[in-house]
Amino acid sequence: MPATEEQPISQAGWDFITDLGTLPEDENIIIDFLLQRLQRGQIYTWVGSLLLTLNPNNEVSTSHLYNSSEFNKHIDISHTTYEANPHIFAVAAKAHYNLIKEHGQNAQVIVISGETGTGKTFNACKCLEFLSNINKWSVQLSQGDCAHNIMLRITDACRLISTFTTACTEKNEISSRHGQLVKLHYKSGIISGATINSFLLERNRVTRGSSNFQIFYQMIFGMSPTELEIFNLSKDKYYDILNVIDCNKKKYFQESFQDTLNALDILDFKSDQKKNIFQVLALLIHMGNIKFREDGEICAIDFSNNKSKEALKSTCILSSLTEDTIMELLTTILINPQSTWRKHTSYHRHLVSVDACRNRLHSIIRYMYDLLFHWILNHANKTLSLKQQYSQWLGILDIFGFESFTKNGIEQLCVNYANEKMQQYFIETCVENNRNELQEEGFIKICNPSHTINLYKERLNVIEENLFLTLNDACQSPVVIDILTIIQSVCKNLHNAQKKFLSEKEGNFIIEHYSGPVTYSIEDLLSKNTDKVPNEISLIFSTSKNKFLRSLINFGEEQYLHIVKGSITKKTMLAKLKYNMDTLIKELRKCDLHYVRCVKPNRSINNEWDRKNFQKQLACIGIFDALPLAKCKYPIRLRHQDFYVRYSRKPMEMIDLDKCKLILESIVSKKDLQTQVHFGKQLIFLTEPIFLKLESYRRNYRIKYANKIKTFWIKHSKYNILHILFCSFLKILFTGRKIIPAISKYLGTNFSIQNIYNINKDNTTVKIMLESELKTSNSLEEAPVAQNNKETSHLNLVMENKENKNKNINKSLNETYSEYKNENKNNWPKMLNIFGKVYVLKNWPKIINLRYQLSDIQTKTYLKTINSDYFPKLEHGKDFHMYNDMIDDNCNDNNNNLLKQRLALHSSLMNIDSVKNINEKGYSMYCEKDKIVTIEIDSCLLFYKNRILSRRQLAAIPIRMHTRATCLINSHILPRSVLPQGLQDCL
Ligand SMILES: Nc1ncnc2c1ncn2[C@@H]1O[C@H](COP(=O)(O)OP(=O)(O)OP(=O)(O)O)[C@@H](O)[C@H]1O
Repeated sequence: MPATEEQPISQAGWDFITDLGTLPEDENIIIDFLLQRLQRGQIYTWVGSLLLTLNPNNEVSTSHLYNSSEFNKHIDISHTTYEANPHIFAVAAKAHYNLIKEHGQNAQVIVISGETGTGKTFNACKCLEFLSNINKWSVQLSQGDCAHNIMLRITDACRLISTFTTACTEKNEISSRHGQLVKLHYKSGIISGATINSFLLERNRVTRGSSNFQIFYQMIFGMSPTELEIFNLSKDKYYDILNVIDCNKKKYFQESFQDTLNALDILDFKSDQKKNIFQVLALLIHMGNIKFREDGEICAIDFSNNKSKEALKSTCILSSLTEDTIMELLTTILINPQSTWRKHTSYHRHLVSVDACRNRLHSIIRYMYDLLFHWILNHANKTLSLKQQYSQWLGILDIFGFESFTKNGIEQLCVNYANEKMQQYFIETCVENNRNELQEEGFIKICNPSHTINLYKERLNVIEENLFLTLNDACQSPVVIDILTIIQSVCKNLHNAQKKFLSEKEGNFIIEHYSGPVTYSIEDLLSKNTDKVPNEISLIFSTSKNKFLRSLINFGEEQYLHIVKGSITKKTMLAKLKYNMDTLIKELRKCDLHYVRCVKPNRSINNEWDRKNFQKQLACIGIFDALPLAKCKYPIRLRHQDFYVRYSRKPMEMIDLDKCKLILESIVSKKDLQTQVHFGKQLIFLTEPIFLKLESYRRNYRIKYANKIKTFWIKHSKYNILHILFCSFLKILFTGRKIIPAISKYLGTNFSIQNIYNINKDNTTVKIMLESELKTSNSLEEAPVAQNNKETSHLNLVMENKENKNKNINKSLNETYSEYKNENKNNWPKMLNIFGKVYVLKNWPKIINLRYQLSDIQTKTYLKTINSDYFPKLEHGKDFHMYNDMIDDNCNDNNNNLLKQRLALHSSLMNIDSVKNINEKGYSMYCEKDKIVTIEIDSCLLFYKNRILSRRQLAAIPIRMHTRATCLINSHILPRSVLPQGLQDCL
């Protein structure tokens, strides 16, 4: 290694360095450092927050890197002793942590990129494995099986999809020939399903005559001769689309075929569906063997060739179509000047060249394969997503790598364009925006605007606006155009500054990509770009007796081809590619991205490391661009306001930097504050350990208050039972009924007084107090609403723990009743109303009388959610009847006046826009749009949404602990002083 005087770090010291940002910005030093790490088996290195991975290329063993002890190191990154060593697990753990803790966006995506064969798919699988394990770890035992099942399905779906999309190429034996975004759906912090998006499948590979997709070889080697015979296939025959089969891989294909069959089973493919899939694959294999010959002025299927004759026969059997129909489909074009459906105006024109017929055959094969793949993907996605709602997702994006072979066609152009687009996005968002942010915050010196991003933009502009547009126009042209002339004219019309990106040489064109020049052949460029699928396919296959083929064609028309039918009708392969990439980038803009860049150091012929190639790979994936930014040691950045909202205990107020500093000072030591925190103009910069410390503080704080709320709830639930007892008792006093039947009626037939005392283990008694008493009573400390309540009437009900339950209850109730009875003689219903008003309606909204007209379903949902634990037999319309009687039947109030009064109070409380359409007649309403139940309870307005019951104001922010089934629903009755920040905001 070229050691220099100025080199600040000795090689020995390198052992402890895990981030390239710590090294001097010298490309040679960086290469040496990385190669030494590789030889020590350290294939992962940080470049700031970006992970650089080296493909070990069989130089070192890496199995120890993915064992359970390594998994355990990353399982809980919130742990204060956690050290983020560079590892693919660390990236997955961070994305998972951000998602679960709602730090950042609701969608986190791990973007894995690099050249072909550098290890993208390998690392994507490791991410999935890690997330699967962490999921298993985090679910409760009861849910464990279910969580395990879904992960098993996701892994199997990925395996199944990979057999249809991977093929052997010059550089990688199992190269992915499509881009894949696996979206793991999270619900309450647990994976509840997934969807897999596939884009840009290299469907030309099916008819290239080179190595085909794995599924074909798995089928030939994996099926027994008898099974193959069902599809007229044989291991010993030669099939054009499969080219020469590499028999050395026989065992590998046999084993992976079993995995594929298992995956199909796990994903709920029925046996006839599995048979249909293989039948279509066999059909494509046979179709590939059909040959053509010129016959006078027209072209026809070559019957003199036995292979071709046999292939046609098998095609007819497998597709359930006649020979004539197949011949018509392959050798003629349906000319229809008016409409496809008006048969009398259409006629068939014979194709005149063998090439034209072959192209037509190949486009049908490619189309059918594409359809089959998307049908399988669609089925798998249906099984994986289980129609569950989800609000968060974590994605793993594995996009096929940059390619440059000796001969490159439109397939490589597509792959390289996709990489070019992703790279531009990376440079724009990760490098440039980052740099600007750091400059604005005075972190790094303001330098001249970087030209890198402009170079990327300019190059993409040339590719999209000049090359692609011209090629697309040429494909639509009715006259035959010479492709070379087109390319030459495109190159000629470029501005001087653009000429370096696209040039023509010896009948080929060269694009100067971000990772170097690639020469593309113009052979078949237009025909492949047109990729015209004959319109007649649908017409002809819809007459087939094979039900699956018919449904496959329908599927294509209904779902998969909707884009083609829509705004980009008749568009070409390149147009569709651009559309797909634009859509993907648009989606990524809404997500937080975690970048993983893969490289593969190779050895040259003399067994030395190929440093030049390695340096080129590092440059191409933007490592050298990201290096200066990696020197900023604060990966976490929060806007002042966001910081305050997340970590402050107090409600929102005017926020300034000093308030944030105060929070930090109360949690972080002075030394850490100086070395690990930087206060910028708009942002607060934190190191990862400090961020995790803050998070851990926040979590403990929330847990503490969640527990307080739970304790409070448990206590008061008992109080509630006593209230029922109290109401029943009053009713009995005035109606002369016996207590037990009344309570039984109220709570359901199996409920006895014994149950009440069983629940009431703390010997809670009920007492009625005057307001004056109430103010001085210590026992009310835990019933804060009563204290704070402005509308509290002169009576209130409180709870006390006393030794002797039975007598006390009766005594206190009797005493109070007689006291009031004497005073109010004939006016007891009013008094009762006051009791009810104060106690039931203010503090315990769960007891709602029928005047609050919830519809059947709303009431049931409401009751079910709120009361099911306590009133298992409660039914709408029946159980509240008694209370309704007490107010309605006996109340002397003028109902209209009462109504008016209530509405007046009600409107004074109406400050929520989304609940404007309150039902004037009733006292509750359901807002369909926002899914909110509004309940007017006397002068109090309650909102019920997402299992949160809140008062006066809607729950403004989602609070995790508040939405869990085990959490308190009625936490609006806690005093503000003991509520955590989130709940304060909510109530
Ligand atoms: N960390 C690693 N440990 C062991 N083997 C690895 C590692 N990374 C990659 N490989 C091996 O390198 C080979 C190529 O990897 P992979 O197929 O993941 O590349 P890729 O970048 O996805 O290529 P393509 O873009 O062509 O799909 C595989 O055989 C894989 O097993």
